[in-house]
This record gives sequence, C-alpha cells and structure tokens, in this order.
Amino acid sequence: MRVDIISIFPEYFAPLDVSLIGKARERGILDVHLHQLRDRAHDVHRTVDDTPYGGGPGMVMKPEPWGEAIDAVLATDPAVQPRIVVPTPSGVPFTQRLAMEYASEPWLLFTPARYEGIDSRVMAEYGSRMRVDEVGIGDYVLAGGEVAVLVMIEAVGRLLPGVLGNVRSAVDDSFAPGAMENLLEGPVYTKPPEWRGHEVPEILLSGHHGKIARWRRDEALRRTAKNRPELLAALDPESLDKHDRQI
Ligand SMILES: N#Cc1c(N)n[nH]c1-c1ccc2c(Cl)cn(Cc3cccnc3)c2c1
Repeated sequence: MRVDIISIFPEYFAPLDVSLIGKARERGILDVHLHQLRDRAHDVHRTVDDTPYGGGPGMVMKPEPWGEAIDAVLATDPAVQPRIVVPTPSGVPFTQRLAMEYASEPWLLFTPARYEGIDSRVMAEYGSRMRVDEVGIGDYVLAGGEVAVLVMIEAVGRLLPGVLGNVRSAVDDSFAPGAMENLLEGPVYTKPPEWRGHEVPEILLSGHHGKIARWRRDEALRRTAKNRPELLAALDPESLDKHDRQI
C-alpha cells in the first residue's frame, strides 16, 4: 500500500518510522511519502491560509497550495487514482469497518489540515473524479488533522497482510467482525502467576480451552456492559447464547 500525506507539519509523522508501521515500511508492505504543503505556496512568506469569506473566527487554508500539492502527488502515477482522506471534525466517524475498507485500497492520500479547514472547493475539485472521504476520529476537539491521520494509518497499517505477526490478534480485536464483534476485550495476564498478592484467575492456568474461552467471553461481556453498554444493546440478540444473557 502506498500512502501520501500532505501537511504543514510533516514532522508530526515521525512516529511512522517506529514499531509496527516502521517495520512494515522497512519490509516494503507500506510505502509512505510526506509532502510539505508550504513548498506549494510561492509568496515570500509561503502563505497557506487566509481569512474566511463571510467572516467568522479563524483562518481557512487556501485552495491553490492544496491544488498544486495534490496534483503533484497524482502526477506521480497518472494511471492510478488514490482514495483521498480528508480529516475533519465534521466528517464521518472513523471505524474499524472503515479501517478494513481502507486496508484494501492500493493508494491513500491523506490531507491533514489546520486552522478551520481547507477551502471546500478543493474537495469539490477532486471529488468529481475520485473518492474523497471526509473523516473524523472521535468526539473531542483536536488542533488539526495530523493526529487523526496517525490514528488512521496505524489502524489501517496493522490490518495489512504480513504486518501483524499473529493473524489471530487482528481477527480477535475489539470491533473486528467475527465471534467477538463489538465486544470489548477482557483482562489479560502473563507470568508471574502471583504479583504483589494478586493472583492470575485460576481458570487461565487450567489448560481447559473451552472453559477459558467461556471465561474470556464472560469477562468481555461484563466489561462491555460496564464501559460501552450501547455496544451490547446494538448486538444481534441471536449472537448471544443463554449463558451470555445471564452475565
Ligand atoms: N476536533 C477534531 C477532530 C476530530 N475529533 N477528528 N478530526 C478532527 C480534526 C480534523 C481536521 C482539523 C482541521 Cl483542518 C482543523 N481542526 C481543528 C478544529 C477543531 C474543531 C473545529 N474546527 C477545527 C481539525 C480537527
């Protein structure tokens, strides 16, 4: 998968050099290209923003630098069109399903902006010829789109074949489709069996895989009911067995 990111803060994406995503890049699974938007602003101050038409607070990012920057990315492979992902507080929610959809795309172009956002004519310009998604992460206020792009690249990158050592861990994720879909993960434990007087639940040392699976599902149901009751309410009743309903 190829990923291009246009930003006035390319240094925000240094975390993409480390850990899981960094290794995926080293192994050629992920090909990330960073672009400095200000390189496409040709006045002496490399201006990328201006006051909003119609008045109001803040500044709006000018269309010309974005147009030139996006055109330059598209020109690197004219035969293919990337899916453009525009982080915005007013976007559709980024979900695990959207992450899975993006993981099947050959090329993503992220346009994390600042200020009050990008002049809307930019999305109109490219939206007429390719997929342009306006996407937000969570219901909280950020200062710009860069962190949203980091979140999305990590969520998408870990789904790419060969990135996660253990295929099971992606399938068993919270929110991943499948047996535990939309249940939060339960507690996890490792050695030592006793730590500061706290013991590992006996069942996990029993070697009885059926009972362990049952215990884990019970704990996932309990944690989901406690922390995200709306996820439990949204579950298909058919997916809950008699035992589940007693939890
Ligand atoms: N906040 C949030 C949020 C979220 N939860 N996901 N993505 C974003 C996001 C994405 C892109 C921008 C751009 Cl450009 C500027 N800001 C700051 C901002 C915040 C509130 C209202 N106006 C502008 C962004 C926020």
